[in-house]
Amino acid sequence: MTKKILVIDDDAAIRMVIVETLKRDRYDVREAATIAEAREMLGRSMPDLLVTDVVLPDGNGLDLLPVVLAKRPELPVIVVSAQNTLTTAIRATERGAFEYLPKPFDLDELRRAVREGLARDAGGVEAAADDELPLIGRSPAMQDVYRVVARIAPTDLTVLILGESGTGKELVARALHDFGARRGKAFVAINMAAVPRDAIEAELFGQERAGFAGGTRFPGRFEQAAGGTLFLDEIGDMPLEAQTRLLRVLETGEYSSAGGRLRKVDVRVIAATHQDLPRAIAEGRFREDLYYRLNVVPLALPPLRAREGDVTLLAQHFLDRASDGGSPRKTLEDAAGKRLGEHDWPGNVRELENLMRRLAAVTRDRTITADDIEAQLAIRSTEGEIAAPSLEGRVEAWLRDHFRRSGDMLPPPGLYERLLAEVDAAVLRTTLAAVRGNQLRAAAILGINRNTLRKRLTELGIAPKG
Ligand SMILES: Nc1ncnc2c1ncn2[C@@H]1O[C@H](COP(=O)(O)OP(=O)(O)OP(=O)(O)O)[C@@H](O)[C@H]1O
Repeated sequence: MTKKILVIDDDAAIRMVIVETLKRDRYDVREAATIAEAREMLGRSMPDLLVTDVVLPDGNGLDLLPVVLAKRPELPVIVVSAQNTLTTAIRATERGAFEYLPKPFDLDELRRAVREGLARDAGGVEAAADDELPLIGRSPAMQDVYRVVARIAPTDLTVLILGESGTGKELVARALHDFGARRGKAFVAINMAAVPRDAIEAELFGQERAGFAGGTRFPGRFEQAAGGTLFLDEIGDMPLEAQTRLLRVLETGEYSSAGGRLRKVDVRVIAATHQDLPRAIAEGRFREDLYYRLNVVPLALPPLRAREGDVTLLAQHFLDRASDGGSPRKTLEDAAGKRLGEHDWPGNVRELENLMRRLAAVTRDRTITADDIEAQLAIRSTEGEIAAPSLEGRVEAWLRDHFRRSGDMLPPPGLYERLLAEVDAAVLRTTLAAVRGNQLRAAAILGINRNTLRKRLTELGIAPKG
C-alpha cells in the first residue's frame, strides 16, 4: 500500500521541492503551510510519516509532536529546521522525532531518512534541553556533530571524541552528560596528560594507605563518578598498564577498589584524544582491544578552520561573555570578521577565545576593527616565545591544576619523586628521539655521562632503541 506522508513547511519553494521529491519516490504526499492546516489534516487522517519545519507562522512545529505521537506513538517524524542549534536537535529528539535534518539539507538524505523512518518503529527518548546553548556554531560541520550528540546523549554508549586541541572535546563530553539520562549525577573529568603516569591507576581506582588512625582511603575517579559520567581526557597518554586495567573494567563491569572491595561500575565512559590512535596502536603505545572498546561511537570534532561561518559567531559570543562583568558590549566590524575568517586557527576555539578576551580588554572603541585583529594576531606570531609560558610557569600551572583536580583530597603521597621521574623521563625520551636513539649523542647534548644515561633509562623503564 502506498505510504502517506504529510509535509509541513511555510516556505512554498522548499515545500514544493520536498513534496516533488517524495512523490517521485511514489509516496502519497500531502502538504500544509501552517500548524492550523496541519492539525486539520491530521484530524481527518493520520499519515505514515510526518516531515515538519520548526518555525511556522502560527507556532512551533515541534509542539505538534506530542499531539500526533499521543495518537500514533510509533509515527516517524522528521524535523527539518534552519534553526541549526544543538538545542533544536535535542528538542526534536526529545519530543520523539525520528530524525533531525538541519537546513539546507541534501534531498538524498531526506529520502534516506524517509525510507528508514517508514521501515522502523519510532521510539521516544527523553533528554533535558536548556535554553543556554552549550555549543556555539551553525556550520554544516557542526550540524553533523549536533545530530550525533542528540542521538547518543540519551544512551549509555561509550563515546570516543576525536579532534585537535581546543576544538571543544571537553565541552561536548559535558553536553553528552547534561543532555543524557545521567544529568544531575556527577560528571568527573580526568586528564591523562596531567597526572603522573604511575599515579593514574590510583587516581582512577582509588588507593588505600596504611598510616595513622587506620590509614587513609582515596576514592578513585570511578567511584566519584558513580551513577554519572567519567570523562577520560587525553586517553592516548594513558600508560599501558592502566590501559589493561581499564579494559578489564569495561569488559567485566566491575573493579576492585581501594581496600580490595569489588565494585560494580555504573559509569558512562567518554574518552577523548587529539592523538592518532591507530598510529599509537601501530607503535605499541595503545592497546588495540581498548581502542575498539572505547570507539563504540566515534565523534569527530572539526577543526575551527573547517567550520564555515562559525568564527564570527563564536567571536561575538566570546566578546559578549567578556562584557558579562558589566563592561560595555563590543562588536566586530565586517572587515574584522572577514580577517578572523582568514586565520588558520591552529589552536582552534581556545585560540579564538583567548584572542577575543584580549581584544575585549585592550581595545578602546566599542567596534573592533580589522586592524585591531591584525595587531593582536601579529603579536601572537612574533612573540610566540613570550606568549608561551616558561617551563617553570608551565610546571606551576600544571601543579595548580593537579591540586585543584584533587579537590578536597590531596594527591597521593610521593608527589615530588613522581614529578621528578616524570620530567626525567620526558627529557630523556625527547632527547633520544631527537638523535634517533643514539645514546652517545644524547648523553653529549644533555651533558651527562653515557653510563649515567643508561642507568637512568633502565630505572625509568625506557627501552633503549637500536
Ligand atoms: N562550540 C563551542 N562553543 C563555545 N565555546 C567553545 C566551543 N568549543 C570550544 N569552546 C571553548 O573553547 C575552549 C576549549 O574547549 P575544550 O577545553 O572543550 O577543548 P578540548 O578539545 O577539550 O581541548 P584540549 O584537547 O586542549 O583539552 C573552552 O573554553 C570551551 O568552552
